[in-house]
Amino acid sequence: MDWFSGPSKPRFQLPPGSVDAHCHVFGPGAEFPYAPERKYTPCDASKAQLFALRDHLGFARNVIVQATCHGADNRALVDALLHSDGKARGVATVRRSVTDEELQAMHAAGVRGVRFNFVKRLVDFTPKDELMEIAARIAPLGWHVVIYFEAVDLPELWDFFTALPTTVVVDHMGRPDVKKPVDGPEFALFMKFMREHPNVWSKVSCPERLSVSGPPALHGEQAAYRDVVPFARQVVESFPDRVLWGTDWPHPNLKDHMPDDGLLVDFIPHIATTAQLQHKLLVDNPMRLYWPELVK
Ligand SMILES: O=C(O)c1cc(C(=O)O)oc(=O)c1
Repeated sequence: MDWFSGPSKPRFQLPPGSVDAHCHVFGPGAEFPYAPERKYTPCDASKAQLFALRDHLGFARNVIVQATCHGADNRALVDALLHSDGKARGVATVRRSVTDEELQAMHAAGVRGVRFNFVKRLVDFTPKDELMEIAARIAPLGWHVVIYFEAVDLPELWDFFTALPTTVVVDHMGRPDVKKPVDGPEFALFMKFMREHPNVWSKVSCPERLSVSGPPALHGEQAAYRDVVPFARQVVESFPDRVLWGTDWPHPNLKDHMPDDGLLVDFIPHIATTAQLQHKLLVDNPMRLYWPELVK
């Protein structure tokens, strides 16, 4: 599906300096070809379109995350960072064959993390010793590791995740099954993961992916994805200094509907209910992680 064109202006006023801490660029394919090993071919979504969305929604900065359709070819990501006027930082995907010079060049462009993906529909398996080797190499750069996995796989991945030597950022709350109770054992394990490991952060993003009963962020809906709210709210309120939020634009692999990104922004005050929580989620936390040199 193509992303939603002509998103509404959010009613929720983002605090000045807000960061969209999870979004992607796709191609354009003619300039930056998609990876041969990809599991899906997206619509093109260029850096110029991303920066226009940033300005339209009222964000100051972006964190651009390498999407699996580009594999470990980070050229589209790096190109976007270099053209962002310092307003974007990035999370790359690398193989163990990456050289120190390549890591340094990515650092200079604004990369601050690597992404390890465990979602089977998106990537082929990478051995954990290879990932641990990569983590050990990026740690001295001050980078962190972003992990993407499904809630049912957390028990099996626990030992690997808790051995990572860096800050660890979980994509989309570890994809909870929101049909299950928020106080049930599956989400309790995720909460325990964060509680017992102060180096673990979470993106409280992607309600449009996690929601089963909606309603979708379309047609002016101001209370979208109500079934996701208790999960995200619990994470924000329990770990206010370790949460991030992002649009996930241009929303790869959605099958049901494409959200209006303006209405997705209007979802934020349902999960971060005070001005203080909103400021931490949207400004303080992402700045500390991605632009520490600007934080006094
Ligand atoms: O759930 C997904 O399909 C998805 C895919 C990707 C990617 O392909 O990188 O990134 C995301 O954040 C989410």
